[in-house]
Parts: sequence; C-alpha cells; structure tokens
Amino acid sequence: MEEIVRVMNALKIWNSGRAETKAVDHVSFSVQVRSFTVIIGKSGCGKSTLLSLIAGLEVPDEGIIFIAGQEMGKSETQRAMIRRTSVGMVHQFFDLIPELTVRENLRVPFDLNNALLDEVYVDSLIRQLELEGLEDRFPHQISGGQQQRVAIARALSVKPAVVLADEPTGNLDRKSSQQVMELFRRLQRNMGLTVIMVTHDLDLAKQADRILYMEDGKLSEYGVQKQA
Ligand SMILES: Nc1ncnc2c1ncn2[C@@H]1O[C@H](COP(=O)(O)OP(=O)(O)OP(=O)(O)O)[C@@H](O)[C@H]1O
Repeated sequence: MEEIVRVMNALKIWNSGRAETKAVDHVSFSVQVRSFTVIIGKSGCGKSTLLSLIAGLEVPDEGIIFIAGQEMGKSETQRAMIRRTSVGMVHQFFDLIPELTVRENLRVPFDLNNALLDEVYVDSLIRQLELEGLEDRFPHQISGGQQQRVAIARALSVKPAVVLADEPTGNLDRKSSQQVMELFRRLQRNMGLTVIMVTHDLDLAKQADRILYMEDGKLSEYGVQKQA
C-alpha cells in the first residue's frame, strides 16, 4: 500500500509564560492512501496541534512531515504551496464566508489557487453532498449540517491528496453528526480520498478504517492502547 502522509518523530512544544507543554511528543506514524483515519483523545491531548503540523500551519520543533512525497519544509512559502495544492481542511466551525453563497464559497479555493474552475466536478460534489437546491443560499440560510457539508465540498474542490478534518461534527447535534459522517465516509470511499479526522466521539470513530489514540502528546493505535 502506498503512503500519502508520513510523520517522523514530530515534536511541538508550546511555551506560554513559564509553562512548557509538549503538545506533540515525538510522534511517528504513516497514513495509507485512500484510508479513513480517526484520531481520538481527551481535550488538550494535542490532536489539533498534530493536525496543524500535518497541514503545515505550524512547524515542528523536531521531526519531518511528508505529504504526497513532498517535505513540509521550514519556509512558509513552500508550506503554503503544499497546503493549497495537497491539503483540504474542514473545521469545527465551518468557516464559510458569510457574504458568499454556497456556490461562491465552493469557488474560493479555485480563486486562491488561480486554478480554472471545474464546474462539472463542483456540480458532482454538490450532488454527492446532497446540497442541490441550496447553491444560491447564503450560509445563514442553511442548517449547521448543511453548512458543514458545504465546508467538506469546499475542502474537496481542489482534489487534495489528503483531507484533514478537526472535529467536523463538534458543533452539530447527534443526527446531523451521523449524517455528515455517513456522507463523508461514502464520499471518501467513492472518490478514493485519504481522510484524517479528529473527534471526541467514539461512535463516529468506529466507522473509520483505523483509530489512533492520543494522550499527553503521544500517539498509539487505539486497539493496542485498549489491550495495554
Ligand atoms: N498556541 C498555543 N500556545 C500555547 N499553548 C497551546 C497552543 N495551542 C495549544 N496549546 C496547548 O497545547 C496542548 C494541546 O492542545 P491542542 O489544542 O492541540 O489539544 P486538542 O487535543 O486538540 O484539544 P481539544 O480537543 O480541546 O481541541 C494543550 O495543553 C493546549 O493548552
């Protein structure tokens, strides 16, 4: 199987005042292409920091990260280029642009990349994420679950090598969470996407191919962790 993400011995220390937190403590793991991986763990264990390192939003103090064979280097320009072309991000609070319609929000990544808009592909995302009929509405005119599905479609619009989702259902009720998860999972299978998702919700996590468990900045396989 082909590896699409490789994290080698990543360390990230946050300094705030006198306190020093090893948010990511010498973490190593790889993710196979076309797999759905979930990272679970208690609040503050370092999940978001780890995703920020993989996304190239933060730089590790030690260690190396590769996305689709490219090293997330120290230069912000290089990291921004890899992030724009190879990484799709979905956040807990959707982060849609309120002044833009659903369809306009989906165009944003193309505009940022100066890429030609692939209308046929965007239409297929709208269909697969069950957003038909909502294209001309503004974010405040659709439900939370629908907003999150727009955010997922937006993340996929540039066909990223890897999709990083940080608590994508954290702001949704049970029913919408389950619906978003099912659509996300189906899309991942249909499109052969590679997804890394952070969640608190073990029921959702169980639908993934693989569960990783994070505690005090350390990462382990969830099954192994439970037996330990
Ligand atoms: N920018 C920052 N500056 C200082 N400390 C930080 C910063 N970001 C995170 N931390 C600390 O690093 C640790 C890990 O935080 P992180 O947000 O990665 O955890 P998390 O598992 O994603 O938590 P949650 O589930 O609550 O989102 C925490 O102790 C947090 O307080």
